Amino acid sequence: MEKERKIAVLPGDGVGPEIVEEGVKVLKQAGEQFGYRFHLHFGWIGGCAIDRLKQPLPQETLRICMDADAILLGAVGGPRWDRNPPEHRPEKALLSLRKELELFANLRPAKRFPGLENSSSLRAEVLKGVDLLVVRELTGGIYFGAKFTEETPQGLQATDTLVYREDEVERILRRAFELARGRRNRVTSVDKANVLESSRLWRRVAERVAREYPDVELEHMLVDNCAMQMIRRPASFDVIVTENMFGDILSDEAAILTGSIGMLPSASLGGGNRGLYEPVHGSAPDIAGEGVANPAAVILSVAMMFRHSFDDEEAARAIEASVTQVLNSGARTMDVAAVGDLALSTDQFGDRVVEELKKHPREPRVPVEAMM
Ligand SMILES: NC(=O)c1ccc[n+]([C@@H]2O[C@H](COP(=O)([O-])OP(=O)(O)OC[C@H]3O[C@@H](n4cnc5c(N)ncnc54)[C@H](O)[C@@H]3O)[C@@H](O)[C@H]2O)c1
Ligand SMILES: CC(C)[C@H](C(=O)O)[C@@H](O)C(=O)O
Ligand SMILES: [Mg+2]
Repeated sequence: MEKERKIAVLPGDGVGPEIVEEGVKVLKQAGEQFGYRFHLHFGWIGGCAIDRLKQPLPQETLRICMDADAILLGAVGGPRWDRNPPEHRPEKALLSLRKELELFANLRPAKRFPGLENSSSLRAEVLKGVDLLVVRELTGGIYFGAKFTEETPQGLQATDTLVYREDEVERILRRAFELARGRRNRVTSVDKANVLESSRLWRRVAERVAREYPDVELEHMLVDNCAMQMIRRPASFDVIVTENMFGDILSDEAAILTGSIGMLPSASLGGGNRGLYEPVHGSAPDIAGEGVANPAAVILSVAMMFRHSFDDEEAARAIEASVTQVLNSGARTMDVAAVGDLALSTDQFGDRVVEELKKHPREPRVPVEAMM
């Protein structure tokens, strides 16, 4: 019997619509192969929603997201809206969506793909064996603390506050330890405990949670050192868990371990199965409309949707293997192509992934009667 799933699709701004189209192609193909009936509901978000409906996250968009089993998002933002007041910036939509749906755990895996050994600005030997997961706290910290600007006798003064409650730290740490159990049993908790009070709380909570996971090794690392070690010996990391802003910065850095930010997918999860799936990159205004953006990040985000929202590891792996095979064949977009290589366009890359995926038929299941 077909499994029915409602999916909110939010292409957004810049390269968002171009890459999401490829993600949807792959989603539909995987759905057909792995027995799903998808109901796709498209919505406006970000700058395009401001232009049409005067708000970055229209009520109708929030409604279809609340009603969905999973959300697929492209990207929001662009120079056109950069002078808007904070409540009317495209990015506000993303922050509100994460907060409204309580998607506190942001998973950002960075893995070395065979075939892309020479696409990074780092040496291939440094990148050998890289397979790490940044677990970023997504609904707290400096992003969501009180912020204001005020007049002082010396001029304007701006304030952002970084607040973490114990329970917020505990749930993200616990998620990181759980994820490490399915990987190489190592957690690096990244903070700035030599300076920040919130980081000292973070460290205490990490140590307490670690006692419940004696099979998982915990190390603490200061964020400045981590930024350096990540490019010095990236293969030594397994799970990196950290607060909201450190995670934002470290995950863009991790992108370079894969070769391009166009390779980095993400899943934002809360307590249940519903998740928001989006590339780590932004709207890439410098290449928007040219049909050259790498759609791999959004396609790999679709794989994460199967894994985390539909509990379907088989479909997730088939999509990931298809991306790997396309890259292995030498086909790639401009951002990871070697100088002189003929690069594929966004839609050509998506089509190649769909073709590969068709070669991964679902394993025939042994009927229950036949097993008895
Ligand atoms: N999740 C999101 O929606 C999200 C994430 C990050 C930034 N943003 C927004 O995007 C806008 C642009 O931000 P930025 O320029 O700092 O970051 P960006 O990630 O959009 O682009 C950084 C660089 O990476 C390249 N790049 C990004 N995605 C690519 C892809 N798929 N294929 C090939 N190259 C790719 C771009 O061309 C650019 O040179 C800003 O308004 C920012 O707020 C949105
Ligand atoms: C667009 C912006 C609000 C967002 C963030 O900082 O979380 C982006 O950089 C990301 O990494 O998803
Ligand atoms: Mg970011």
